[in-house]
Amino acid sequence: MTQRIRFRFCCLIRGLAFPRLLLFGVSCPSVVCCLLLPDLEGSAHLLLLSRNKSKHELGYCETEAKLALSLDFWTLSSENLLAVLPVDPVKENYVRKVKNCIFSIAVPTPLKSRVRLVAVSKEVLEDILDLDLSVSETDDFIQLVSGEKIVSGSIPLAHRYGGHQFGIWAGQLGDGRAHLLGTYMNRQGEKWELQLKGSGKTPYSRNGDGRAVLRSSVREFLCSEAMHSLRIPTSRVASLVVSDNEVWRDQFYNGNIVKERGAIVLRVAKSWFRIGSLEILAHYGELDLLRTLLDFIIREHFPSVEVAEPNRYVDFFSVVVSETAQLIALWMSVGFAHGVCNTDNFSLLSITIDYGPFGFMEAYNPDFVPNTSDDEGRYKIGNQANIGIFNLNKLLQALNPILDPRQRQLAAQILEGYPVLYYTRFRELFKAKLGLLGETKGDDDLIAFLLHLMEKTAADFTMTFRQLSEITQSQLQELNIPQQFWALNMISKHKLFSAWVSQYLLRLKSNMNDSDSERRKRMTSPSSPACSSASFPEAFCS
Ligand SMILES: Nc1ncnc2c1ncn2[C@@H]1O[C@H](COP(=O)(O)OP(=O)(O)OP(=O)(O)O)[C@@H](O)[C@H]1O
Repeated sequence: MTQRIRFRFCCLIRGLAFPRLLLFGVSCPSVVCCLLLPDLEGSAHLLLLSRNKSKHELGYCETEAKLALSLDFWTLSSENLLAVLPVDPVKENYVRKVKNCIFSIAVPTPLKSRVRLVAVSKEVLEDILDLDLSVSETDDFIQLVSGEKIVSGSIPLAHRYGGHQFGIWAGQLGDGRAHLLGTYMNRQGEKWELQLKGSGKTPYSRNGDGRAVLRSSVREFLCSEAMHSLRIPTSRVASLVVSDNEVWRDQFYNGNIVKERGAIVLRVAKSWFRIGSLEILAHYGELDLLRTLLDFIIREHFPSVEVAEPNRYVDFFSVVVSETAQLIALWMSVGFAHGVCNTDNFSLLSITIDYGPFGFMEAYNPDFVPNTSDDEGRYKIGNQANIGIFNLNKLLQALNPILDPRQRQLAAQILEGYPVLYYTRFRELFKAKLGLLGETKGDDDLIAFLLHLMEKTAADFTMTFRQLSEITQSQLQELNIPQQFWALNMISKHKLFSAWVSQYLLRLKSNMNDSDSERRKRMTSPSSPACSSASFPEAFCS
């Protein structure tokens, strides 16, 4: 019998500072967070929310007022997607080139051997899916999240997309190990798309086995929940199950294939469409379908874009350019390197998706490459903003066939504005990390100077800013850095540190009516990117 214990995530997202996490007695290297603080209180959480108007159109939970206590009246809908977006007429599940559609119907291949729940996100269950945490202890739930149970209203789909991988057109990719179960509209009227990852082969599996292993699934679970808590737009993970199903992997890419255990995460996002979703349609000249998909995405997810407007695709592009710039600046503000910024991993909604070989930078190093197979460092952390332009340019190329010459020119000009958008947000975020208020001419220099010193001294990225929030101005003035501020001590070894401190103190003086405690409060408030230990969501591990 498994004894279930709920844990509260108490994570310091300091990259890989916590190298091991014990889950289920399983040792998982290289995770980004640690679990602490057992919380054995009851799980009675009620949400009193209004009944949803369009509950019959989309998935819904029939129980009034309370969170659902079982999956009996909890349904999904695939109808909103399938009513508009065409499906592959071939129904058999074999690997093939697929044309003229957005989805293929593909039923998950469930994990069968001793499936058990590893972790669930209480927040995702309760706040997004209207499910009481106790539901995760039911057999129905385990069956749902391991691909066994198809709830009413769900028609599992694999999405057809393409993409540029490492700068080169890779042709058809698609959901090779993911199944879109359907849309759930929660009681707050939000629509969320539920997807299993690791749930078996689809027509897009190419040479893959359709599976995911525990190690990478733990990373996806922890990092997406951590990113959400850092207030960075991201897909979320509801649950993680593991099994004794054997999955063979070359863990270190050295030809040594070892047996691992198959796992499945249940992920949720407002949408899973990517740049590659549009690229494949443009590449094969499926332009009517390109318009159909774009109109659908605009109607569903871009409220600021008027779908009847002739310039809507340019307006759409403008939003994606701006949001992508914001997202990458946010990544940089917490030292996050995605690792595989291919166009098929860049969401059209500019949320972080596909947690593969990501990493959090420890010592500040713009050349930090978390992906060991990225030999040339294409996706090094310092290159992410440039890759943003590359990917947006590929998006523009996909849109070009349906734009007139004037619109093309307009869209190209919008893309030219990307660096300014990016640097504006970057400056804003790093100013917040330094506790600066208002705007002065030298702010860029102050930030760049500090980053230069950090690079030269290999100072810890997160802790330098954290310790700057904790040290007083008079300690800085006297260059009296207490021993416990180890990151600042490292950086203080640089001969130009005192020059930077003088500039910083002068700049802090322009913060009217500010004090050390006010500055600290600001720099460590959950909305500040300096605050890497914002309160983390609750989850439990069994
Ligand atoms: N084990 C596998 N079996 C089948 N297809 C796979 C497997 N691993 C990756 N793929 C496919 O290879 C392509 C690129 O993989 P990538 O790692 O970027 O995606 P992913 O992590 O599987 O999915 P996502 O981007 O949705 O998180 C995708 O089309 C993906 O579905």
